Amino acid sequence: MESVHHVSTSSKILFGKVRKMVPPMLEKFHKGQLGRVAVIGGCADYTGAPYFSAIASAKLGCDMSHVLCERSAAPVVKGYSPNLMVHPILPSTDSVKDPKSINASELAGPIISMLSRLHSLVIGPGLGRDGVTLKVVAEVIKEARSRSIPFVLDADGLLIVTEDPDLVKGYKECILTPNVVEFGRLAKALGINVKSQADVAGDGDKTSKESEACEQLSRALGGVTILQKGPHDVISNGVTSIISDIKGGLKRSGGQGDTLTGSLGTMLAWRAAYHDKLWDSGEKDNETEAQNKEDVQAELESEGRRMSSSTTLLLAAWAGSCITRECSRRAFEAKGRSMQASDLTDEVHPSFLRLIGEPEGSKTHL
Ligand SMILES: NC(=O)C1=CN([C@@H]2O[C@H](COP(=O)(O)OP(=O)(O)OC[C@H]3O[C@@H](n4cnc5c(N)ncnc54)[C@H](O)[C@@H]3O)[C@@H](O)[C@H]2O)[C@@H](O)CC1
Ligand SMILES: Nc1ncnc2c1ncn2[C@@H]1O[C@H](COP(=O)(O)OP(=O)(O)OP(=O)(O)O)[C@@H](O)[C@H]1O
Ligand SMILES: [Mg+2]
Repeated sequence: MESVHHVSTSSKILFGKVRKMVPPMLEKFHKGQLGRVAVIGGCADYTGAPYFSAIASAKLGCDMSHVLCERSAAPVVKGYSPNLMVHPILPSTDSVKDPKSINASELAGPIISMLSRLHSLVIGPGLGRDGVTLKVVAEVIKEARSRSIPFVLDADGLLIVTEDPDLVKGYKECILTPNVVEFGRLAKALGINVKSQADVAGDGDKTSKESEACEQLSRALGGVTILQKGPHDVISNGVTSIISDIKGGLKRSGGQGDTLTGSLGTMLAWRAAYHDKLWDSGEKDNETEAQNKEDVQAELESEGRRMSSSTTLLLAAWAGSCITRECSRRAFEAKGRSMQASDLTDEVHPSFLRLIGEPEGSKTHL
């Protein structure tokens, strides 16, 4: 039995639609137009996660990749790559005078003042759990939402939502990327019952059963898009779901989720450029917003009609997942059990070319 919510469009058609959302390489574009992405994360404990995320956004093809991190993490992240712009503006208990009486919105000021220059945010990689930091980031989330800036929430960023789901409830411009453990925490906070492996293995469609909880969680959050990572990734906005099941690698080293969030950051920036009509996609205008699976599927399968924002959000999430899994497959093929997160970084561009390819009109040679 096929789930009533799952899009059944073939991967080939979906990749063709993703390509429509990718800005072509044109001489007329100036620096920044192909995407300004910022990762908010990086603390004394974790410097790899924000680096892997930001470098993935850069390697996928955004023009500018920023990391907004805690003071002590900044020189380390800068040392990994001169390509990233690293700003030590994320406050923590160590950097404020009196951690017990802070003005979080004031402390968030330097980050908030950067928002108008950014197309998308990735909030959470290596953020840590410092109380001051999490309060400040909650203020940034509120402000980004009020300005309709799209963002990805991952890792410790999801903890903020677990504690205060209203921060994102009903926001249609974000993607949550929980792993199994993070999904369980979110589900518990919102009173969703997650099926055990034994329940899932019983009669009926396994994929539908597995994705049921993702759909329920998305509905409990008012239609927020969730990308539930696992043996296959389930993407749902509560009404429509897409499964990403292209082959990944077999090594589960830490940090692969960071390639995912960085890729999503760039996909969200490109999606914004697509909706802003930065280039002529050659498609006819479409004034209606897809409301359900049938509408989404019709937009995905129609030739020459622009996609609406709910369709492009699902598609951007699906594309980020497919690129990451392909990176992991290729890196695993090359490195076997020695594979590390940094091996995925080198595979981002080859994976993009293999799965999506340059859009029509792109000038890749001079
Ligand atoms: N190189 C780095 O700097 C890295 C930093 N990371 C950061 O580390 C922090 C904590 O992230 P964690 O993911 O460890 O979160 P948690 O601290 O919540 O730990 C989750 C735990 O669950 C376990 N787990 C994962 N998948 C599971 C599954 N399918 N079934 C059962 N157990 C499972 C993991 O081994 C891990 O110990 C975050 O800030 C994150 O961004 C990670 O992204 C890994 C790489
Ligand atoms: N069992 C699996 N089989 C195939 N791919 C998987 C499996 N589990 C996770 N993945 C893939 O690995 C990537 C990262 O997912 P994972 O569950 O490891 O996230 P994470 O724990 O948040 O990672 P990180 O260590 O970066 O925090 C995703 O693209 C996901 O599709
Ligand atoms: Mg993670």
